[in-house]
Amino acid sequence: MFLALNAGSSTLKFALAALDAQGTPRRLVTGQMERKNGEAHVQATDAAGAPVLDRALSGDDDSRLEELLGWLEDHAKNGLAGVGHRIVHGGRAYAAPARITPEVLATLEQLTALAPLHQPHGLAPVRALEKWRPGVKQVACFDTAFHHAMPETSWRYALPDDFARQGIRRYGFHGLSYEYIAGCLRERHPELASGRVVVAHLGNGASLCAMRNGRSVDTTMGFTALDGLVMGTRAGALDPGVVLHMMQQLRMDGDAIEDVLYRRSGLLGLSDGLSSDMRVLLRSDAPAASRAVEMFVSRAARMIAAMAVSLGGIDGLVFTAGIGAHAAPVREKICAQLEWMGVSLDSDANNRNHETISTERSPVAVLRLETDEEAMVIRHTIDTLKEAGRG
Ligand SMILES: Nc1ncnc2c1ncn2[C@@H]1O[C@H](COP(=O)(O)OP(=O)(O)O)[C@@H](O)[C@H]1O
Ligand SMILES: CC(=O)OP(=O)(O)O
Ligand SMILES: [Mg+2]
Repeated sequence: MFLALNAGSSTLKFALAALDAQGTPRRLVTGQMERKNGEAHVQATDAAGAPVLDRALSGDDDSRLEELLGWLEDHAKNGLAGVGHRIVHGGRAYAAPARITPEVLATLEQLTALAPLHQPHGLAPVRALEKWRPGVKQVACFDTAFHHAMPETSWRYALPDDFARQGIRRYGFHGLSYEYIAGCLRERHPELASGRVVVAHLGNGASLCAMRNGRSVDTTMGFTALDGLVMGTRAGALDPGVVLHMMQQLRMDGDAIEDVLYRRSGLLGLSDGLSSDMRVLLRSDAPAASRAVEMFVSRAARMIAAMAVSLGGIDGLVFTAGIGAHAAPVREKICAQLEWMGVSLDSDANNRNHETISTERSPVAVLRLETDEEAMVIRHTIDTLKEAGRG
């Protein structure tokens, strides 16, 4: 049995899969734990979609994790052959999944400052499993890896070259999600898979990927997961002069600035502290809630157009992740701002959450796809352990 753990900024998603007689992974359990206002709730379903777990978890982060891992281990009937983790930042060192050793873990811990909302949550289960189940094989699957071969005009910042030599460059994130979507396009929309596609991963963290022939050629997140789109609690693209002003005039220290940029901005800041959750904002009639939604939409539309420039045109636009796959009004508003670019949305198909949501005459095909980062983690974990076994 293989376990995949995906620590996002607002969720911990997990999946258990076993290999069938053909050696294909079959999903047995899929679930997620949501952290909200210091509380955590976990839900999971079996292969048929029936609920197998639905409960609040108490205690601190460590005890919740212990309870969840204990439950997952009980369900992994033949034991855990491997555990794969979505690790958000792989830095310069990793362009492919890696078997976790003490040295790998130490390298990844050094990247914590570059992904404070993710790296600690991603690495906590690695350490916990090492302690409770020493010897269990663990694999790190990186969000940054998919973007590793972007052209220089996409990865380089216009800073003195010394900085690039130190690894200060655009890495990009949500790579496991983009890789999964690239696979879906190959299987279900081959005419788009070889074309110019912008994928909008709109979740609590949000980014875009300009994909040509299934490969990343540009993306909106950067050295960290702060750049680009407006997110749940992150501002996205911001004049760095604002950060200098915070330091020099407002006398804010590094921790205070990190707190504003990562935890208090984005939809939460724009809505005057109402919520970072798009579901809440769409239900609210407070002017600050609609301001937050409008800002989210406007930034996304502008950056989709920018990604289309990196591709020299656009054949397809794909919406995915929590907001992208489930918030029809957000997709509608974004598409309305892109009509000039050849995006023609079928409102009815959009409201019914169909897979193809553009009109038949739309020059740009618009799709809505559920992403599955855990499926990629399981696949990479199996492949990495197989390779390690051969080597
Ligand atoms: N039905 C929905 N309508 C609008 N937004 C939704 C809906 N379902 C989920 N979301 C949004 O998706 C976000 C979570 O996205 P997800 O991709 O799961 O998060 P993470 O970034 O933690 O991986 C929630 O914060 C919420 O804003
Ligand atoms: C990189 C990132 O922001 O991830 P998530 O959307 O899962 O929080
Ligand atoms: Mg996520």
